[in-house]
Amino acid sequence: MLQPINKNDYQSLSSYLKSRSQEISSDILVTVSNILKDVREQGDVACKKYTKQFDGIEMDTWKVSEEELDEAISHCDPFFMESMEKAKKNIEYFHQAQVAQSYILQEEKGVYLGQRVIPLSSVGIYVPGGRAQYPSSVLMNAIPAAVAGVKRIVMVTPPNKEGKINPNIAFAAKLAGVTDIYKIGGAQAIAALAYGTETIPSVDKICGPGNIFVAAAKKLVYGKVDIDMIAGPSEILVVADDHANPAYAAADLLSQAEHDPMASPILLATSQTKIDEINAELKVQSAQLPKKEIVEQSLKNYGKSILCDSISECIEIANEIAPEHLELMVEDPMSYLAQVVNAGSVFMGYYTCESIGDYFGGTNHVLPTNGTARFSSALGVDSFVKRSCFLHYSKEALDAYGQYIIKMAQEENLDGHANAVKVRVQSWEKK
Ligand SMILES: NC(=O)c1ccc[n+]([C@@H]2O[C@H](COP(=O)([O-])OP(=O)(O)OC[C@H]3O[C@@H](n4cnc5c(N)ncnc54)[C@H](O)[C@@H]3O)[C@@H](O)[C@H]2O)c1
Ligand SMILES: N[C@H](CO)Cc1c[nH]c[nH+]1
Ligand SMILES: [Zn+2]
Repeated sequence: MLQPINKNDYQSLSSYLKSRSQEISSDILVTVSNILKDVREQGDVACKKYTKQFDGIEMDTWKVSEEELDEAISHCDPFFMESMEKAKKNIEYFHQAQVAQSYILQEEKGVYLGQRVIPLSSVGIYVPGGRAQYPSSVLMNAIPAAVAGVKRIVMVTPPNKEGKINPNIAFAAKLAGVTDIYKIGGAQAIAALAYGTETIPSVDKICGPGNIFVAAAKKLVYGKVDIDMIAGPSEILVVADDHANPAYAAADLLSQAEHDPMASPILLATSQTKIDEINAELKVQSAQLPKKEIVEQSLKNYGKSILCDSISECIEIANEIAPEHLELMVEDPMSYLAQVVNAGSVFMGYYTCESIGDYFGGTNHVLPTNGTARFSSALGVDSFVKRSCFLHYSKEALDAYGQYIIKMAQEENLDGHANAVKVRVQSWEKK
């Protein structure tokens, strides 16, 4: 059952949720710093040592060859492959609309200025190797990178016990346009991507979720390379009106609860009867799920319900919580969308379960968690480009505006700056 929270107490709820982010202990930071240092200094030798130590496997080479890739893919279920191909089309279609244009502004006196949008040269995608292996996440990371125009998309993933790659991950990588695959995991993989080794190339940005060692390594290499985010446990907030089907609402809350014992399923509704009906459904449906232990932990620790006076009030509270996923299970969801300002991704109406977005609809499932939707956005094409500005002044323009630049530089006591203008103007005046 979802623990009821008084609507006036939702602020304590939002700080409670924000505090779920993984605490990285100083012990882990020390362990990971040592791994990073070793890989930076010893390259492949250190990668080999740590793969033996943590994955229990002796690896001679990390790179997955074309033959190995095709062999792994030959084990995939054809209907899974067809589903992934259809999902790829939707994800590509959505992300193509995000492509930002370079621009140039042409002014008088030979002035022009503008901004170019340039893809990153190379990115690395970490794909976890434990029980939770998500080929859908390979699509969500690699497709926006490919749409942005990134030339080199490097994927790293831990080898399994036979030193092989998971077939579904292999297929997702090939489908999404990953250019290089290396079977290496943990902090050593992040170090290899950040610093490069004899066989693994360094990249400009590292994306993708992983365990606490991976998260700590990403934090520590940030600055040497860019990173996407440190993703927290999954969150879903369902706003249900009086017509919402309780079975649908419960199923959607459970769909995210099954990710993690720390996942947070939250329900906001305008009728106590609806909350009671959804709680009854949660009980029935959760008992039938294979991951019922995880689901029960998530419901017990983080499952909450709040009774509100109106849908607008539900949305006000949802904005305070800033959930990763927000479902508007209401009539005419479009009329409420503008009120939503803090949510990673919004799922509209009675039939749009969040799973559609996790796999197929086209929107990205790599989303801000722990309240960070207040200031950050889903992974997208923007995450894989940088912007570079340019400016041109003619002789005529410098003649006209140089005096202002000189004055501003002098007020900052930066005569060198002023001088760069003066030497030009004076040289013309002498002639
Ligand atoms: N947010 C998402 O979308 C999403 C998706 C999938 C997985 N996840 C998360 O990713 C994580 C996956 O974790 P995982 O462990 O299964 O796979 P992982 O690939 O993140 O980590 C496995 C690697 O950790 C290293 N390692 C293991 N024990 C170590 C130790 N004692 N010291 C140093 N390194 C060690 C090993 O080298 C191994 O290759 C989970 O926390 C899961 O919740 C999140
Ligand atoms: N809902 C997850 C992000 O919170 C992403 C995912 C992958 N597969 C299924 N779901
Ligand atoms: Zn999910």
